[in-house]
Amino acid sequence: MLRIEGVEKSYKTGGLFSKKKQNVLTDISFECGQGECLGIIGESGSGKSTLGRLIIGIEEPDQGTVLFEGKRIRERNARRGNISAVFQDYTSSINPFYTVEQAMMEPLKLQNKARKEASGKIDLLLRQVGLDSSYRTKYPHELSGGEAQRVCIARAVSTEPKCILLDEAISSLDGSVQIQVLQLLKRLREIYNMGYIFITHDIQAAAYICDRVVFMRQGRIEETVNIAHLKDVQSAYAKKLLQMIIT
Ligand SMILES: Nc1ncnc2c1ncn2[C@@H]1O[C@H](COP(=O)(O)OP(=O)(O)OP(=O)(O)O)[C@@H](O)[C@H]1O
Repeated sequence: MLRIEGVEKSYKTGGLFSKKKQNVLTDISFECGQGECLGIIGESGSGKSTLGRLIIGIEEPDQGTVLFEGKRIRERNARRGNISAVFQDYTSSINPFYTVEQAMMEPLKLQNKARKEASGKIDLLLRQVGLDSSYRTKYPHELSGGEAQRVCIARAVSTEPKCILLDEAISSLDGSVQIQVLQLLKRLREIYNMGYIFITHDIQAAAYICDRVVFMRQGRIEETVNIAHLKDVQSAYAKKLLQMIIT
């Protein structure tokens, strides 16, 4: 479904006229199959979010390609309706002047759904994320963090994409709410048969939801492992991250 080939990315550092560059991603290649949940794990600054932005096509790699079902993800028709995203900061993900209904209507309108059909779908999606239809008229500031993130997830699912990028999507939530949202994501994946790219620094959350994980360190892939073999990781870096949860 998703193929990343030889991706490199650097950013300018040191001001407008500086020629200095910082390499953020180096020689990144991997695939994510249809319906697979692939975790991307690494310490802060290892390039996870940069890779996420390249995967959803909002930034372009300096070198290499990001292909979604064989098409370059930067082409609008490759990504429209096929890939959506949920970010850590749910407070700024929803327009503060929009009700939940208006926020959820946006992607459905882009798919040219008739109003009545879209309205029925919003009720169904809210139910599927554990919220009732009374939430339709609420504004973001009237929602708890967990509720707001559920709305963001419902909106991401609404176009029935083949893949959702979740970038630290549970990191800002309280422990017990994190577990509820992880359970919700698992359930939705079964209903809609979607793939997830699950970016996190939380190896426990990744172990709960992912089929495979990619360990990233300083912009490079250190190791990729099936979740069933997580305890058999080879690299010192992956062992160190695992050790942190064991202790
Ligand atoms: N738009 C940008 N311009 C310049 N430098 C950037 C930009 N985006 C990211 N970087 C740099 O790239 C490096 C990787 O950042 P990135 O946010 O991808 O890491 P991360 O693994 O997601 O970190 P965290 O877990 O803290 O979010 C950092 O050193 C960051 O300062």
